[in-house]
Amino acid sequence: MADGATTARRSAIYLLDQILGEGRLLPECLAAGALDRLSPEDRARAQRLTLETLRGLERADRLLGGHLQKTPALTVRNALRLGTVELCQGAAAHGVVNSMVEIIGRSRKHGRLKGLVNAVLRKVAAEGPDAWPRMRVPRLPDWLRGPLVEAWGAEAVAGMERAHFAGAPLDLTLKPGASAPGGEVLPTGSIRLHEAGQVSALPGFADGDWWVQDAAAALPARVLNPVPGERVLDLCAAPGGKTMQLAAAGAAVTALDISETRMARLRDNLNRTGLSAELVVGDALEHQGQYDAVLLDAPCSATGTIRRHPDLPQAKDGSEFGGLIELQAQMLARAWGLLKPGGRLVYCTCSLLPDEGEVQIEGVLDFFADMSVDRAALDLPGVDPAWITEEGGLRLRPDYWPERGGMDGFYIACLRKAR
Ligand SMILES: C[S@@+](CC[C@H](N)C(=O)[O-])C[C@H]1O[C@@H](n2cnc3c(N)ncnc32)[C@H](O)[C@@H]1O
Repeated sequence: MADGATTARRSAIYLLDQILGEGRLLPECLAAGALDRLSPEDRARAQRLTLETLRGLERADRLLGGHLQKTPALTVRNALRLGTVELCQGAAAHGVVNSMVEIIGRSRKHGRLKGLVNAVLRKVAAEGPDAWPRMRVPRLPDWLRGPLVEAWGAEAVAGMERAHFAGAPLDLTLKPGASAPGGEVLPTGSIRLHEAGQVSALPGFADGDWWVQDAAAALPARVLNPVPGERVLDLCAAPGGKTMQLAAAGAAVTALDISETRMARLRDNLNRTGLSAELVVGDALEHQGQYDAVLLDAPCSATGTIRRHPDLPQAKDGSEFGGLIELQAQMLARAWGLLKPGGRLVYCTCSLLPDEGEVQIEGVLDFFADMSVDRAALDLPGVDPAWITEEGGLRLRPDYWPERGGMDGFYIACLRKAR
């Protein structure tokens, strides 16, 4: 029987095949049960190996290119990539090489290539670990790099790529009055843990004292700044990070999302934290009502979350983004109709593309005569005035706070409706 490390590696190769071959995102593969048969330790290990291989893919391919005369089938290539990343990050050579030879050797389709895997990984083990730290920081694929360089410049994008390669620490949002399980208090109030381990084992998890939420993702609800008792609609709510912030501030929250399964996670999160909200499973474009404030965290490219989701730029090619941009514009218009006179709408996306942020707000301001941007709402602790954009939104990027470990890319704007 295979040991735990080999089981985790075999699963990581399967996940890499799905992401790089089928264009599926890691969360989709996990939701479809890809790792369900593994022990919790092997599951965590398989996910970690997959993420690290994706982060180091460009370097692994460069190293392997020198040892391969022709490109082998994707599964063999992914075994070599995974082995290369592990070897270059200091794993014991005999364990990695034997494991990869066993995995490929047992494959009916690729078994004859186990000699190649053995020979190539032995060469990588000899020279890879020295070469690795001298190689350039892996770049985003051209389909995403091009538009980002156009929007933010080459230097900023290089900073983003450094942040993507480094990965993300674990950020927590605390329930008011609760204490943190250690960590660093960030200028915006979130708690950052650099070595977190298993989240559910951290002090305060079971008591619902906090929830996991990137520091950037915690800002939209702070910008909305609800007053206790206000009726607030969280229009794309699941899994509920922002719903919990709004409810913890005392707002009467209606949380709406189209996805039943994601809403089940929101319900679990509310139960764990002892917070409450009215839950609606439905389409934001069809919802009726009148609210004091609306938070619209619209579905988007999620290009701001690549530090934690390095699968995204590898699995996608940008071809779906046009439909999302159109949906965001429709949702913005719909959200405006759900707002009482004098009310405020906070629009946000975890995207690095101006088309999903700055450009949406410029467009909607031209359309509604009773709409204005509330710049004062962005005047929050820890928010650098340099992050505020021309049209009055807040642009957050992974290359910000490099000494602290970065933040997710986000765009946030607060819109006021005339009385
Ligand atoms: C960025 S996520 C929301 C994250 C959430 N606000 C949080 O803080 O945890 C976007 C959400 O929009 C939902 N969604 C997509 N299309 C929708 C629609 N037409 N109506 C309502 N929700 C929708 C998705 O199911 C997804 O949960």
